[in-house]
Amino acid sequence: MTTFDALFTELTEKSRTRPEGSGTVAELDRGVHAIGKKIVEEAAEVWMAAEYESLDDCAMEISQLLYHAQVMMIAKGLTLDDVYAHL
Ligand SMILES: N=c1c2ncn([C@@H]3O[C@H](COP(=O)(O)OP(=O)(O)OP(=O)(O)O)[C@@H](O)[C@H]3O)c2ncn1[C@@H]1O[C@H](COP(=O)(O)O)[C@@H](O)[C@H]1O
Repeated sequence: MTTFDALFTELTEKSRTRPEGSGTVAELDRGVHAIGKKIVEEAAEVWMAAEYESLDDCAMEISQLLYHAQVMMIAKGLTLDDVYAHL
């Protein structure tokens, strides 16, 4: 199982090493505007899953929202501590 912190470490490393075939690298290359659209899309999917789908589907959509939020953090050069400072 991957934790939030472990995923952030993995994505940060991908952004540094840019391995071929990485969806994260491709998303980072599409830029903040495209990443923002994915966040909005995934947020809507979380809402719909919470209202109309199974708990497991809802959990999956939330995991995707967290993933895209992390990609945005990396695109903006934000660290986990930058975000945790506001929790
Ligand atoms: N946890 C995730 C993750 N969650 C969501 N996604 C992306 O978000 C998309 C889900 O969006 P949708 O439901 O809209 O599906 P889709 O319409 O098929 O996606 P798109 O065509 O819009 O890309 C997936 O296709 C993935 O591109 C993720 N992509 C990668 N990870 C993890 O990130 C790590 C690095 O991945 P790579 O950079 O691809 O190596 C690995 O541990 C992966 O498991």
